[in-house]
Amino acid sequence: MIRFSTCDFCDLHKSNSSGEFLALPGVHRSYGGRQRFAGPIATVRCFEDNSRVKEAVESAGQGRVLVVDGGGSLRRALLGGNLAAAAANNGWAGLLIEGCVRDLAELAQAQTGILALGHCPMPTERKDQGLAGLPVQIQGHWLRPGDWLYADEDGVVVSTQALHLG
Ligand SMILES: O=C([O-])CC(=O)C(=O)O
Repeated sequence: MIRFSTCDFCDLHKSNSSGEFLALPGVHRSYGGRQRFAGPIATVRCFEDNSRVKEAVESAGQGRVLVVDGGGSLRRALLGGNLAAAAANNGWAGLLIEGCVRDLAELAQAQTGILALGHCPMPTERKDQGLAGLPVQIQGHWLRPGDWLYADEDGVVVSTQALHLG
């Protein structure tokens, strides 16, 4: 169990306008078996094609959080039950998807964090499109590979440095 509070982090950093600490607006819904997760960020940029997401979750997560800039599309699900199970099995702490997901009952069983804008039963058609490892823009904020993301019931904060837990 990871013990931290995004609200406590924000209390500590509320005067920090350096751009090194930010809170995302709470527009993402939690679909995964874990509401609370944290780790260094890995990134994917794609649009209605989850080829790069599949590659990522089928590789070793090493406690990282996969942030997927799906362009906000709610027409095609970038993650479903199989990919969520792969993410959990491969050691991904969680995913934050600027896009949508499907197989909600299976996602709720997956022992990983899953935040997404919404859900839709329609899968993507994989055409090997999308990019990994680049900065991504989520809700108007740039998130970069190696930044740290912390998610709990109150929301999501991102910091260029690891934050102290407790
Ligand atoms: O494979 C996909 O595109 C998404 C999905 O349904 C799964 O992960 O089970």
